Order: sequence, then C-alpha cells, then structure tokens
Amino acid sequence: MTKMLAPPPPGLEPVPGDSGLPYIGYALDYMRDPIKAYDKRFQQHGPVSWFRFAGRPWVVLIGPDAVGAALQNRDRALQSGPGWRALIGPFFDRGLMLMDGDEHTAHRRIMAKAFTRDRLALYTDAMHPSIERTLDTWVPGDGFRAYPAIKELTLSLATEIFMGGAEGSSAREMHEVNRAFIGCVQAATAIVRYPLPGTRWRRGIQGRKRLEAFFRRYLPARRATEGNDIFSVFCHVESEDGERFSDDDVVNHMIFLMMAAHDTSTITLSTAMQYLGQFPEWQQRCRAESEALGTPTPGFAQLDELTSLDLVIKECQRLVTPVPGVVRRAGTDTEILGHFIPKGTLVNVGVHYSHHMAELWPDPERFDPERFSPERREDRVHPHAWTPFGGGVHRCLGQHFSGAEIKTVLHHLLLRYEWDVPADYVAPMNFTSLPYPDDGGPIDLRAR
Ligand code: HEM
Repeated sequence: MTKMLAPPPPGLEPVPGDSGLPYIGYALDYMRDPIKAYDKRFQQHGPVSWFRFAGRPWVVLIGPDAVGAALQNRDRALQSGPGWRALIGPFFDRGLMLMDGDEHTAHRRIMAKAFTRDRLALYTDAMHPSIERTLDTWVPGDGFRAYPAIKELTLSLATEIFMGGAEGSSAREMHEVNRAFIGCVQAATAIVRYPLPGTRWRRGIQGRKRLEAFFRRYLPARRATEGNDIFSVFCHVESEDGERFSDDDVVNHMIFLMMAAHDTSTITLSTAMQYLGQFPEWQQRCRAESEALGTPTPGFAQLDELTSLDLVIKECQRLVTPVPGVVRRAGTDTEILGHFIPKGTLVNVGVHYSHHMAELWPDPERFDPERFSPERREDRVHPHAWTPFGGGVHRCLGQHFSGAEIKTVLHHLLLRYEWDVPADYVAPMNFTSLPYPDDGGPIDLRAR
C-alpha cells in the first residue's frame, strides 16, 4: 500500500512508497536482482520513492534526472559523510568520500596532487613488473576462475603501487589483509548491524583494526623517504596552500582508497574478461591494437591508443556497474524533482539503473561497445545516462588511475592469452556488497 514519507510543504509533492517487509524492507528483492527490483519501483512510484531498510526509511532516486539532481546537489542539502557513515562508517570513516564541505575540499585538494598526469605515468610504469610476476603464476586451463585470480592480481598491484611494497609481511599476512578488506566491504550491506559473533558486521570491525595496524606499521618508513607509491606520496604531498595530511589522515585515506580502488577495478576487469571471451571479434580487435603498440610495457600516454579497450571498458561498466549506488543524507529539508525530502532522510542514488533503461539505451542488455563510439555516443542522450564514476564534488578521484590500471592489465592479458566463454553464459552476480560473480567467473584460458 502506497504511503507518503512525510507531509510536504505547499508547492511540493510527497515521496511515495511503502515499507516493504519488517526491518529488511526490500533488501532481499534488491540483492536477488537489483535492476528488476528498481524497474518495478520505477514503474510503480517513479524516480523518487521510499522504503524501509534496517529499521529506517530510505529515499531511492533512480533514472538520470533524479540521479543528476542528487549528484549535482545544487542546494548542498545532501551530505555524503552522514549518508555513507550509515552504511560503511565504522569501516571507512574519515575517508575522502565520507567528508563534506570545506574539510572535503581541503582534503581533496591535497589528494588530487597524488593523481596528476605525471604521477599517473610513474604509477603505470611501476604496474608492469607486478602484473608480469602475478601472471607468471597463473595456470591456464578450462574453467579458470578469472574473478579470484584478478582479485589477487589487483591486490598485489595495490601492494606495490599503493603501498610501495609490504616489506617484512609474509604471504599469509597479505592473505589476512585481503580478508580484512573483504570483511570491511561486505559489512557495509550487512542486515545485522551489530557485532554479534559470526556476523559480517563483526568481521568488518575486526578487519578495520587489522588494516589500521597494517598501515601504521609502514607509516614511519613512508614518511622517511619519498617513493613513487601512493602511500608515500600521501605522506609528502602538499596542496597549493601548503596543507598536508596528518598521520591519522594518511591511514584513514589509505584504508578508504584501497577499498575504493580494489573491488571496483577487479569487477570491471572480470566483466571485461567475460565479455571478451563471449565476443571473440572484440577480443581480436583489442589484441590487434595491443600488438600494434609494439611493446608489452606501454607508458601512460601510449594507453590512449588502445581505443577499442576504451569502448569495451565503458560498456562493461555500464552493464555491471562497480558502484551500483551512492549514499547521501539530507542535512536540511530539500526537494528532488519536486518531491519533499525532510532533513535527516537517508538517500540511495541508484546510479546503475539508468545504465539499463530502455528509454536511454537501445537493447540495453546487449554487449555493444560501439554504442560509445564517436559516431553513436549513446551515453550523450542524457548528461547522467552513464555515471559509473558518480558526479559533482565527490566524483571519483581515481577514474584515470583505474583506467590506466584496467587497460594495462588487459593489455598484458591480451598479449599472453586467448580465452573463451560460452555465448549463453550468464554470470550469477552477487549483490550483497559491490557486485561479483558467485561462480568465480569461469573462462577457458590458453597461453598464446
Ligand atoms: C572502475 C573503477 C572505479 C569506479 C567505478 C569508481 C566509482 C566511484 C564512485 C561512484 C565514486 C563517488 C561516490 C559518491 O559520490 O559518493 C567514487 C569516489 C571515489 N573514488 Fe572511485 N571508483 C573506481 C576506482 C577508483 C580508484 C582506482 C581510486 C583510487 C586510486 C578511487 C578513488 C576514489 C576516491 C578517493 C573517491 C572519493 C572522492 C570524493 O569524495 O571526493 N576510485 N568512485
């Protein structure tokens, strides 16, 4: 039964919706098939609606107009920190995305110095040996589980490029660090939000402690010498006004950044492996461009020449959006598309739904990278039709880094291997946290 969220003041509409099941609301529907669940919601209530989750009402914004209004946030009513804190606060608090206002601007200006073009070129050069070392350990074969293999690869890349190595840490310790990250990320969408034994929430809390100890251990060494890894760069960068990060800032930003960078790039890579395996003509086309570069270790600027990979990556991020939704909380009364949102309301901005709307994308479930080609540019149908990196002041700061990482890894894979995936394969996606294939993304992988 439709109810209004709160009575609106004159001139505004109420937010329509209903609570769903007690406590969990529509969480199970969503986790089963988020696009279907949001489509039903869009048809029933339109772009702005509410439901109850974890005992609280949430407003859901879907469709490009509502997403655009929330991301642009012209009246600054929607706050990122109090929104994200409700979901991932205990695990990623004081990360850049959980800051607002002047503090956010100041920290973002310092952090941006770690992602200049010159720095990206150095990070890219450092990726090659790490990727090659990991790929040397891969054992190709039928049913090769691409997702866990790529996750391990991006973690070892993160250890090199983000941390500058983890001198003195055993493989077992690094495995524990990986588990700590997974624990923190998965705790974000836990239904039981109390550290009872055996719960995801408890694993998240324990994971955060382990990560803090891990980063603090390496902090003195990174402060002492300025290397070309992000950890060391965070210890030394200054904004134009000479502002720098404190020790706590460095640890908090590193924990957030490793999370922000890791699963997002991993899922894009594993989705690309799936579709390149299912569409051999695209695999060949991308490989031909990689071969034409004439080097296994291209620099940052050379990656621009891999134009087909650009199309493939954009299409993969459309079809499997690494961050399906972003979260805000109304700091004051506000309105979205004429609907009244009272102060204190939690808001879920469903970025991924726009990526699947038939109103925006012809044949939306079809893998068709050419839709992003200069001749077609289907993403231009609306300024917020394609927003995997968000928008507004919190727009992803690592977009270009992730582009370089994803392209560099795919370049190495295309030169070393060929792979197939049955044309009718449909990945059984798990949406309990950021999306990943429950079956590990099997591919038939052969060395070339
Ligand atoms: C495919 C890869 C990635 C995707 C799809 C992605 C997506 C996003 C999205 C949607 C946001 C905005 C969240 C919001 O508005 O609340 C965001 C923020 C952020 N991302 Fe990424 N991200 C990716 C990779 C990375 C990487 C590799 C890094 C770092 C190297 C990174 C660093 C950040 C940071 C620091 C923020 C917070 C920005 C701010 O609040 O000002 N991301 N990302």
